[in-house]
Amino acid sequence: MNPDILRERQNATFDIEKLTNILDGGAERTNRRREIREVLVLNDPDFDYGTPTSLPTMILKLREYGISDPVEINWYKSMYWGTGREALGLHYVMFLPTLYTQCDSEQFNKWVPLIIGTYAQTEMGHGTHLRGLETTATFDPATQEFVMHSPTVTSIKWWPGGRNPLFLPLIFLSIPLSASLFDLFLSGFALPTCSGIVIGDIGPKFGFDAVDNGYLKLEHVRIPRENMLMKYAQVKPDGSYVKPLSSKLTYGTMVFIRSLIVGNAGIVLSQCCTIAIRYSAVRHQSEIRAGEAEPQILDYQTQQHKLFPLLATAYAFLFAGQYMIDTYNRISGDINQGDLSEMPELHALSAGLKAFTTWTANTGIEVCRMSCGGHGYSRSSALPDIYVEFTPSCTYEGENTVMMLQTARFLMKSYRQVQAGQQLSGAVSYLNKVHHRVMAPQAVSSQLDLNLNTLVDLYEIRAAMLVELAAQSIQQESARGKCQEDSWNNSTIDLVRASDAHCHYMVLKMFRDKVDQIEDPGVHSVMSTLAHLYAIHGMGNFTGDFLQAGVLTGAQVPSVSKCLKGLLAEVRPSAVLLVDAFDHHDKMLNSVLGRHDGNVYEAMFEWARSSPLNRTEVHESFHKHLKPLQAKL
Ligand SMILES: CCCCCCCC/C=C\CCCCCCCCCCC/C=C/C(=O)SCCNC(=O)CCNC(=O)[C@H](O)C(C)(C)COP(=O)(O)OP(=O)(O)OC[C@H]1O[C@@H](n2cnc3c(N)ncnc32)[C@H](O)[C@@H]1OP(=O)(O)O
Ligand SMILES: Cc1cc2nc3c(=O)[nH]c(=O)nc-3n(C[C@H](O)[C@H](O)[C@H](O)COP(=O)(O)OP(=O)(O)OC[C@H]3O[C@@H](n4cnc5c(N)ncnc54)[C@H](O)[C@@H]3O)c2cc1C
Repeated sequence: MNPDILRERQNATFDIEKLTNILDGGAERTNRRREIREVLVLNDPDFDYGTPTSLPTMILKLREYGISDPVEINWYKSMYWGTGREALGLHYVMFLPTLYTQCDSEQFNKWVPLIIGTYAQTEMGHGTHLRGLETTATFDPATQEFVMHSPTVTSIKWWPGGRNPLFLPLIFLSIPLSASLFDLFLSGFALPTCSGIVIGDIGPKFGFDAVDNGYLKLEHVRIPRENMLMKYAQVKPDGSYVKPLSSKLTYGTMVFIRSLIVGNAGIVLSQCCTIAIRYSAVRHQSEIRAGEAEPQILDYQTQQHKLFPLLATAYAFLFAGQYMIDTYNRISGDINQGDLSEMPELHALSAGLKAFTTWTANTGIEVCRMSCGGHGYSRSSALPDIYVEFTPSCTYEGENTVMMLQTARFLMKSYRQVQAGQQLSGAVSYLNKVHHRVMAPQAVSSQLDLNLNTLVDLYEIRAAMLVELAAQSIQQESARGKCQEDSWNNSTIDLVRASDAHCHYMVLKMFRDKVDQIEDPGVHSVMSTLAHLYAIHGMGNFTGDFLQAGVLTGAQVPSVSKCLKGLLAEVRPSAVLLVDAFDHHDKMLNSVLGRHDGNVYEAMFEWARSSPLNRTEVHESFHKHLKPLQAKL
């Protein structure tokens, strides 16, 4: 083991295993995750790590081991495929969940055990604006069939992932059967028997290469009436239409995935922090004091400023992910019982946190990569591949700006309810105080009150202020004679800023609540330090907001930076131990820089030597192209 890494792991001030248990949701979950990883994957003789041929093996293994819990499916898949996506990802996270949530019982029993499929909603002309989808579904009572058709080039289904060219069970959305309603259809197209179907691949992408994203053009293709997923809405044999309780129930799978993406952003950021911080502990470069040995780059304050706030953010997002999926499970359970009362709040929370966490993690991955210098640009680090695989999460499952505006819609509605004298509950209850809060500057003292509860309050006031400013912008636009839609559009910068601040407050609040639950003194102490770092770092980034909200004075601004520097120094001794607690296996990280043993240089040389370009002393291209050319010169 590298001596630097060894030294970093001495004198731990907290129990790493206990922190790993907290991240997993308990010791039992840690044990089960490791059992799946060590026994069911790594020690399985059939396991040929991540090669394409192993996809069928993975499916059969999941069935053989009886792994059906969504999170356990993800544990198994993550170990099997490492940090990359794989061809069946969409089947597990979109196709199956849609069948689980949108099929009636007869359809569920008929289809769920049997098929692998994709989710074809987006069209070439519309991904965001679902009410603009053009694919038609026309019911023919004479044959009890729907006629599916792509009337325009822009209606061609575009992007469905995992578009298996041989057999194409897919779920797709078509234009409304009645006022703004969408319906899901499951259509098992076996190509040789179905004319009128044109499918293909949409071509090379920025990444996401393990997933074959395709296109689908339908020319008056007929499918049985029974293929419409009928849990919430039905078309009867006589063609009559039974409306769902809410037209938004059809959007349920997207809400599910957005809820998963929040925790996934934390996982991906934790992977990158593991790589960058372990590497920074073994990389020596330049000098701090002339004549002395080159220091670990982790001892440079700028390196700590790059990485430690991201480390705190990774923990924050992992805890936010736990809260999000718990909230999703609770509210979706109520929805299943017919209680839709919290569906708007679930939508607003999942949409906003999905955008907030993916935007932040996306930037953070690049910071981690660049903090590793040239070796961060090498594929051996895994960081370029992680970035390329993660960055579309800012676009898919709801483009982030649009998602933030959906949250803003909920915030504006809530603000208006407060103005009308209503008492709010839930995540927006802080708006009840928006008119009564004394926004006067805090105590004149130039010292910041570092109590975590106080910091949460400051973020709450900042969010409330920005919600009010956005609402006032809309009111001012209306007062200038703009229609409601133009008043909204002319305020969307403020609206996104308000949603971002709302999500930032929510994430810090979740972090604080999680820290409050931690009983072990050592773990509580180090997590409290990270939560403070997360809050203070945000105050440094958005100082203007806190000044404008009157919760920070000009005299206190220098202490924000001073406090930040102190917290960076406080985290330094525990940095490697804090990434060890994420418990990412070397095989899954697949990173020379992030190895648990820190033996980076030896592994990097071996990695380079294994390149196909190094199979021969002289590359065949010399003999094939250069040597003949030299002979002519
Ligand atoms: C069960 C077994 C399964 C195993 C599962 C394994 C799980 C493994 C665990 C972890 C894995 C983690 C992996 C995570 C990463 C996954 C990556 C997967 C790859 C994904 C590949 C990409 C796929 C896609 O992109 S699919 C297509 C996605 N497309 C979209 O998201 C479209 C975005 N657009 C929209 O959603 C809508 O158009 C809209 C919301 C923007 C606007 O809708 P619209 O009808 O126009 O509504 P609007 O007029 O704006 O508002 C009217 C009112 O409706 C309310 N509302 C809107 N949406 C919702 C909703 N969803 N719910 C509730 N209410 C909603 C809105 O607020 C308005 O209300 P108001 O009161 O009038 O204000
Ligand atoms: C890797 C990847 C995999 C995908 N897999 C699938 C899949 O399996 N199945 C599937 O159905 N789809 C899939 N998609 C498609 C994805 O869901 C859409 O790309 C996404 O919903 C965004 O829609 P769009 O592409 O139409 O972008 P647009 O909505 O056209 O966005 C373009 C710009 O317009 C802006 N904009 C749009 N509307 C508004 C508004 N109301 N207010 C302000 N700004 C706005 C956006 O902010 C953005 O800046 C995938 C996409 C990617 C990248």
